[in-house]
Amino acid sequence: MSLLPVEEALQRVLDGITPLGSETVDLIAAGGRVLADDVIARLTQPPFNASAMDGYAVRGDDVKSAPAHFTVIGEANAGGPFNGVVGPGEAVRIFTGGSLPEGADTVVIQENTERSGNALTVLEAASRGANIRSMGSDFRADETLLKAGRLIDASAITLAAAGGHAHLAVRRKPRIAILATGDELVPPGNQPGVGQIISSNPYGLAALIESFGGKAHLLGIAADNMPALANALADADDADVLVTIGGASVGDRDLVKPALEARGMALDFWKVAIRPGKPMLFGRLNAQQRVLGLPGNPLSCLITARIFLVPLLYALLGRTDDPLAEQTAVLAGEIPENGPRQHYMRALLTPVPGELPRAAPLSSFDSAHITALATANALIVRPPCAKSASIGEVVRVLPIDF
Ligand SMILES: Nc1nc2c(c(=O)[nH]1)N[C@H]1C(S)=C(S)[C@@H](COP(=O)(O)OP(=O)(O)OC[C@H]3O[C@@H](n4cnc5c(N)ncnc54)[C@H](O)[C@@H]3O)O[C@H]1N2
Ligand code: MOO
Repeated sequence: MSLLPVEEALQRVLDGITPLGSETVDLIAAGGRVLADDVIARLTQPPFNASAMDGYAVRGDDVKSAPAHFTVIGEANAGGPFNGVVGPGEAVRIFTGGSLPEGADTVVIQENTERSGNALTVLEAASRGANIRSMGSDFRADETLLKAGRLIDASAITLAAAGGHAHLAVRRKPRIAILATGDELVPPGNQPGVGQIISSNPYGLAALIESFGGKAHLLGIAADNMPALANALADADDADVLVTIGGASVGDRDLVKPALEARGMALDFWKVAIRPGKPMLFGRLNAQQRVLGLPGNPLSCLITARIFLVPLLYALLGRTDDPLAEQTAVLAGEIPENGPRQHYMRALLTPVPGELPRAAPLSSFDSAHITALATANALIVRPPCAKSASIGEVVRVLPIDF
């Protein structure tokens, strides 16, 4: 059976996807979520011509040359405007953020003045309009401040709040159910018996899912038999995506595919030209739910999740940016020729000022070895059947932050 190329497999996973519905949350809860609607300014910022400095509001004509003499007629601070009019030879004490009084069009900074009682001397000439933030210079009411599909970060929250919004429409978090399968598995915190190992994958996967905006729901561990699998799969009905771990290969106890098919999954593909991760499968249950069957080896599991599940999460969230894009780097170690599967090799990426970063491949290729993944910060992407590559060659890399 020929293996499906990674790019085609990914296209099939994302085919026909539409973003999930939205919900309204307050600004505190909006951080890290994805904006579902454009944010339109309800207010103008600054709402009035405001002073950018502590100093004196005057008429520009009066400070064309220095020294110039004034009478201080009042004070304007942030939140406390001066209600009179500034005439020729008059100045109003003003503080940063204060509203510029009528008649004034210039602010001279305090450091360039001398004051004695109400008598003020401006020691340096200033140009008209100096030190003023004009009304609406940041944004005006009805302007689009933020576009739907962006990640809501600290600056987006600040802007939305300043624009008059206390709540934002965000995409519902994709619900991802995770089922570990295998007679040999015990949950973390237990002492494994003979032949047993710790079920580590669901926890790493959950962290990955949550860090990319999803909601992980652990379904526990199902034993390698059809009734146990059927029972566990029944708990995944409300998930947007069901992820199974393990049991995806060709062994006698690799029952995940038949168990999913018995539940009504329409298989889209099984086995991809990817290393690690070849035995992964993809299908749909009840038309709505996407199913990713990931391999049990920890590396295979996390890397296939990064390649297939993370873009799926992004599509469900309607994210429009592409922080996941591949980059290029200069190879800092030899790599052998590649086999027929696209190989994602763990590597250490080091920035080099003004040049492409350096990618040093890590030595372990074993898809069950977790330590190398914890050290790596990138994957070198080796296309199927690529020739051996030497130090200095430019290669494709995928930065990873997990
Ligand atoms: N004859 C063949 N054998 C295998 C092939 C093949 O093509 N022909 N493919 C190999 C590849 S590639 C991979 S990857 C593995 C994947 O196998 P499965 O998805 O069926 O995974 P399991 O056999 O269930 O487990 C593999 C390995 O991972 C451990 N595991 C499973 N679940 C977890 C978990 N939740 N946490 C931590 N570790 C887990 C499991 O104990 C096994 O050691 O198949 C090859 N075989
Ligand atoms: O591709 Mo498997 O994922 O080699 O270990």
